[in-house]
Amino acid sequence: MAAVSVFPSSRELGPALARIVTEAAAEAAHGEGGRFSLGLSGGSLVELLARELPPALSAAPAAADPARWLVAFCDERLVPPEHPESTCGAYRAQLLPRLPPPGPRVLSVTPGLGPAAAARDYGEQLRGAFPGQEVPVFDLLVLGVGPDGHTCSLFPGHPLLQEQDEIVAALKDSPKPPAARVTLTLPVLNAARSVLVVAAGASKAPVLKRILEGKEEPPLPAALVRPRSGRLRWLLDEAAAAELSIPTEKHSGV
Ligand SMILES: O=C1O[C@H](COP(=O)(O)O)[C@@H](O)[C@H](O)[C@H]1O
Repeated sequence: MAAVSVFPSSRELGPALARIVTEAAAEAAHGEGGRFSLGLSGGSLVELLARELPPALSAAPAAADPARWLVAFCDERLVPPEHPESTCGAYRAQLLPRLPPPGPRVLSVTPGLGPAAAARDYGEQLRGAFPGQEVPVFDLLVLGVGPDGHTCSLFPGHPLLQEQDEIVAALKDSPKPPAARVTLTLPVLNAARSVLVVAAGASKAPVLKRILEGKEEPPLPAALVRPRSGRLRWLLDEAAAAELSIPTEKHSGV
């Protein structure tokens, strides 16, 4: 069963998330190659990470230096980078300038391509960044979850949930706008060394009960995230966790 940590609000959840990221970065720095590969989702996570990661880094050991990081995005909406819905654009505006220079190496979806070409190109970038790995093994993926149970751009009932061959897939029919997107596939999510799923707010409470306690068939997309490493942790605020009856780890603060 996944570990579920519950914080009073995102004021306490945010620093805990940032601390987990910096600790994972420092740990990876001692591993082979010294690189920390981090996959980031978009949506509400951008603001949370932009607020919490820079101060956490200033208190972190030198080994957590973002210059050692490879950052990629777990999904992307196919809009121009300056569009408010662009995940990469949001991170470039809100988080990346606040990291100590020179900052991480960032892989992003090439703007201006159609969905299939964008997915192919992004898949090639990832393969180049993870040489010798059939499926890229990220040190850490930070995922969000929507009120419908989607994670990345993997939506309930969508055929992409069956994708086993591609590491990045395209969709033109996302039920949540914008419709055209690319997303990491489940084989990549489940190959990661460690996965965090972050959810805050009362709008997520009903779906979290379904994901974490329901035995739904077919499972919702976020319930299909089961990394083979076994290192899966959910970080929730109390509002999001309000309907859960499984045991959770309660945190009062940082
Ligand atoms: O559309 C998306 O939604 C999910 C969840 O977003 P949130 O704002 O409810 O946290 C996000 O993780 C994903 O990256 C994004 O493209």
